[in-house]
Amino acid sequence: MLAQLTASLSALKLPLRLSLPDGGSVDLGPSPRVELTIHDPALLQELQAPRLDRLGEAFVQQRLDIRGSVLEAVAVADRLSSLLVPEQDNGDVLHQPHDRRTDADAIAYHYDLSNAFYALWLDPEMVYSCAYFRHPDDSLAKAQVQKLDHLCRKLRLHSGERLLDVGCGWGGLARHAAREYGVHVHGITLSKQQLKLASERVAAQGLGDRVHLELRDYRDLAGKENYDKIISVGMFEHVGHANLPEYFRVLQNQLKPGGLVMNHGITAHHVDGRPVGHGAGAFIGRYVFPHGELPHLSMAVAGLSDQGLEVVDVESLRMHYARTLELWSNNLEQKLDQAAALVDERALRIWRIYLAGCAYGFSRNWMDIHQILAVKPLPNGSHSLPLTREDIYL
Ligand SMILES: C[S@@+](CC[C@H](N)C(=O)[O-])C[C@H]1O[C@@H](n2cnc3c(N)ncnc32)[C@H](O)[C@@H]1O
Repeated sequence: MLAQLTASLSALKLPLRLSLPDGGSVDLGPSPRVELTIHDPALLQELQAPRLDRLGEAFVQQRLDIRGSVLEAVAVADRLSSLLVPEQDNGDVLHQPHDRRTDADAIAYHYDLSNAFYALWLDPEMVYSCAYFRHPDDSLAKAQVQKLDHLCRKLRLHSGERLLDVGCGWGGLARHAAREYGVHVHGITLSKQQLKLASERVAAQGLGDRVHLELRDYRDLAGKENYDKIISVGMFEHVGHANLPEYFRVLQNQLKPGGLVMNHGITAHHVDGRPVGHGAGAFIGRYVFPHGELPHLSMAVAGLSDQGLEVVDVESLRMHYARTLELWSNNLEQKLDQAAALVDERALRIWRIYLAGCAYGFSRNWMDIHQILAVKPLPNGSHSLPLTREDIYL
């Protein structure tokens, strides 16, 4: 079987060396840049029809090791998979129920991993969402500040306004908006670890009178029309298809008439959400973001519109997210020893594959990311947005 397998794989001419359990190795192309060391002989069988989730899982389970760039390893694995496994139409996509308990557990699994670990590879403000590169060689830190400004400017924040930040993470946007735009921010997260560090940073920067962060589910926001502006960044991927109407209802209910809401989030490639990427999404669902679900852009636009919110601007930042993830992945790869002291081997392997895999996935258009700006028109149908977008770029 081995001879047959290596013969068929060699025909693919990939820059890949396979190191085999018997100590031998086989190059699948003239100058291999990536080496996969197979520890488990059973994996050889799977290599005949390699799916990315199975290969990723083998790496997590230490049945496989990677030498060389993880990003390049993902790219080579995808080439292998594309050549050997036809993309499957998995029929109906199953959507999971989302209740408060399930969501809180899913958020704790991902975000409570270790603040110090996230701080290793995120920017200094610990913004955990797509950055905005005005120039291709902008640093991550610069691009994240540019993203925060891009969002604040789209929201036309004015001093004294009340801003709700749904899914505030480590509070980067809340602090920036309060400091630079003079707004009062109410930020909510489900992650205890995020809240702890975010609150410490708010206090350290003397912003306690303008930034209030708390552990709260978006479904438990009380009252109505409390905010002039609402922002949700990288959060609606956790809501689940079944709860999207409720999520958009909460946003519209909390927004004052004439107010603006910005939804910045990852969106699915296909309208019907069927998988792309040879199992990559299954890996993310199993190991990285349990209960995460990507809606298509059209669902987000429909959900906002159904609530009477008028969509006024949509921008794709797909290539920005490919770059952001590449920089996150590079940062982590350069600090593996420090990371290993902060999280266990399994988590480190998961996060390595996830960051590199998502960088690759965005570059390949497996998913997109959209900033959607909507207004809640006044009762007479008007609003006070400028006629053009020029003010955003002044
Ligand atoms: C990818 S992080 C983005 C954090 C932040 N907006 C940023 O850009 O850095 C997603 C955030 O959504 C929050 N979140 C997810 N589900 C939530 C829910 N049901 N209610 C409130 N926050 C939630 C998480 O706790 C986390 O803070």
